[in-house]
Amino acid sequence: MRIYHSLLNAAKFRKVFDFGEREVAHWFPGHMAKGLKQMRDSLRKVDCIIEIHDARIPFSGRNPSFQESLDVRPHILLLNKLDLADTSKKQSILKQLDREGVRNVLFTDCLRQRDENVKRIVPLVTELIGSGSRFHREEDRSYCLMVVGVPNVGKSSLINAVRRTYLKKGKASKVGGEPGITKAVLTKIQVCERPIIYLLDTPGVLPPRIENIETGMKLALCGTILDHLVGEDVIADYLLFSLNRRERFSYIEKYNLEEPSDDIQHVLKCIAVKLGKTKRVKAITGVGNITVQLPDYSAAAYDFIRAFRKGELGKVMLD
Ligand SMILES: Nc1nc2c(ncn2[C@@H]2O[C@H](COP(=O)(O)OP(=O)(O)OP(=O)(O)O)[C@@H](O)[C@H]2O)c(=O)[nH]1
Repeated sequence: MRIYHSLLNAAKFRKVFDFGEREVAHWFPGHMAKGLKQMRDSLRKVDCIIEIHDARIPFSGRNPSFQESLDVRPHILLLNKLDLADTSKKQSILKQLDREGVRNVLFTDCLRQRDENVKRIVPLVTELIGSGSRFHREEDRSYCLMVVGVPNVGKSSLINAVRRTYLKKGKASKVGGEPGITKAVLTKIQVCERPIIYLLDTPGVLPPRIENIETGMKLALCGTILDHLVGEDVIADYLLFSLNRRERFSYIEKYNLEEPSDDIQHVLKCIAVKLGKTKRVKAITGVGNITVQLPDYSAAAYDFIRAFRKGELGKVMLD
């Protein structure tokens, strides 16, 4: 890996991101309020809540409603997509969460065939449920767990991973690359034989009030908000800002840049050239009409964001 001395000149990079006049209010689609209501209505049948969140943002963007209105049951927090997250400071993350009252935290990678932490879920759940009161469900030998989280964090993938681990069965829950795949009413899926455990898949629900624009942008970068609601151009710019701040410079070699840059237009141009993504545009000049090839900035922004989400730009911690 080349060392980029010039970039260590901190003055070269933005220290804060200019969000302009952006508003987060319209990023919360109406159907999410309905999803939350359905979850509250089903709580009677539930023994334990499994909340999944993105391991790249352990402290931001969790939906407070999950704690406020669903926290009458034992609660496990799974920080998923471990394969994409820089968790070198795992212990301090766990300590801070503990200070915030969040215990029972596991880091998972639901796409991995035999993820050790996915295996730990059932023993942990059994222990937590066994040590508390189950109220009117005391007679029922089977356990029902509700899987909650913001969109696209891997709720369906978790259900499939637990089924794979404990039942040796294939997919029961549809996985999608876009937020908002699970919109239907809560589906109950058996994931374990001994003890009999069912999981309730739920639609992803964003916080109704995203605390600030930066949190909104982190959620967008992790793919939990539909890209077009935020704008791919600004997501790409925030990505560049985040990579530079954390000195994650693999984009330089991947896209043949000379050196790091904080100028998104320049970076997108290099990406477009590298990927051969250009557009033919007619231009009217003094000597007549000509056709010129211009970089396709939208296609480049799309590729940049996808590369990040697939982990091709390295593991990061956005919080
Ligand atoms: N890299 C990585 N990707 C994952 C992991 N878990 C899930 N994904 C991917 O994340 C995307 C969303 O996964 P889903 O399981 O559909 O997420 P969801 O939370 O059910 O989504 P909604 O139904 O929109 O709320 C898919 O492209 C999955 O392949 C993981 O541990 N690591």
